[in-house]
Amino acid sequence: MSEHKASVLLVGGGSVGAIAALNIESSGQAAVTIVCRSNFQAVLDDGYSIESCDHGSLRGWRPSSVVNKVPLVADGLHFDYIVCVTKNVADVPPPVSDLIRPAVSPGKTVIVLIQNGLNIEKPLLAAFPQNVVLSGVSLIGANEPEPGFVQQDFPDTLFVGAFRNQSRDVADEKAAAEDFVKIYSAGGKTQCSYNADVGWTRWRKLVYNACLNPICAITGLDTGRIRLADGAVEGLVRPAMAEIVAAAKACGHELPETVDMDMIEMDPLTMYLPPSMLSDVRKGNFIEYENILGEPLREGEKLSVAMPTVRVLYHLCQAIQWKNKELKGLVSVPPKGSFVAPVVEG
Ligand SMILES: NC(=O)C1=CN([C@@H]2O[C@H](COP(=O)(O)OP(=O)(O)OC[C@H]3O[C@@H](n4cnc5c(N)ncnc54)[C@H](OP(=O)(O)O)[C@@H]3O)[C@@H](O)[C@H]2O)C=CC1
Ligand SMILES: CC(C)(CO)C(=O)C(=O)O
Repeated sequence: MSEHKASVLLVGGGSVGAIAALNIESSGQAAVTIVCRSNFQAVLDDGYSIESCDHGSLRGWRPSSVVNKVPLVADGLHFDYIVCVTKNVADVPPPVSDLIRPAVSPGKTVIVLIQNGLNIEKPLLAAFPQNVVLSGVSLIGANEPEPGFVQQDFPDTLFVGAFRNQSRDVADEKAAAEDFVKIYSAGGKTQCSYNADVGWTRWRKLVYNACLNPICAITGLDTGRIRLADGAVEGLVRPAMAEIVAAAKACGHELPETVDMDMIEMDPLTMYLPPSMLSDVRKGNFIEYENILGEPLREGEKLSVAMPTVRVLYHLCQAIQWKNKELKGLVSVPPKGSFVAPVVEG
């Protein structure tokens, strides 16, 4: 008799999602249905091509099932886990909660958010108050330069813990997180560990994401070049990082004194890693600036932390997003007026 496999719906088969699906399937303990969008046909026809520092070169790799729509759970269909690995773009519909709603079994499905940013759990806990919602903080340098072609340059390190849901037992939440860690780690190609202090871990990662992501996205420079560029680290990156560290402290999360340099030097300079927000700008995608910059800024300023650099980065990202919204028809501008002075006869 075959062993029971956990059923996993992975929503967002882009770069991090493809590697996550690979880790989960490699366990032999779970079957993944992956939801793809722009790369659906490429992945369906040819599978993923993966060049990975953890997994090596793979051609034509597919998880158990590839679909282009979140399935409706009915007639006995049920997912043990829904792993959300879309970009979490809070100011562009649909919200993640609406996207996954058809597949959520209330009180049963464990929802895992492998996404950057702060307060991303709030809409999920509001929409699914009976479900366990897990945090996945990922350190992985992954990109998808062409549909279905995924490059991973930085080893996948995933920290998983529960976002506190007042209507659930703490022990159940911890057990769900530990079960997911077991599945994700079982293939032996990645580092995935249980993380009790989800808030601390998210703020620590924001020291990178709220600073390097927007600065690289705005300047068009990857994390290697930003370190080489005149004045960028001392004039922009470190002041922004100091503000995030101060906001984290005000929110009760004391980060190590070396956290700024730890984050700046995390990926080797010559990896020339484009943070995910820079990749999005290059592809003309929307950026996750509300969860990555807006939320830490609002939390910090609410507690009277001065965050002038982060505020400027936030508004520059807001303008970049607006430009993209106009290009994609989400906002419209009044027609151009006529400013030519009328010809006066005689
Ligand atoms: N890349 C990295 O190295 C890291 C990324 N992260 C975080 O991980 C998360 C995922 O990032 P990443 O993998 O880089 O992102 P990608 O853009 O590579 O992948 C996201 C995928 O989700 C799909 N998607 C988005 N919205 C929907 C939707 N409504 N329905 C179906 N599919 C959808 C996208 O499709 P489409 O192509 O059509 O847009 C795309 O395939 C983000 O929160 C990011 O910040 C964290 C650590 C590192
Ligand atoms: C830190 C990094 C670069 C990858 O781990 C990331 O989180 C991102 O690209 O958004």
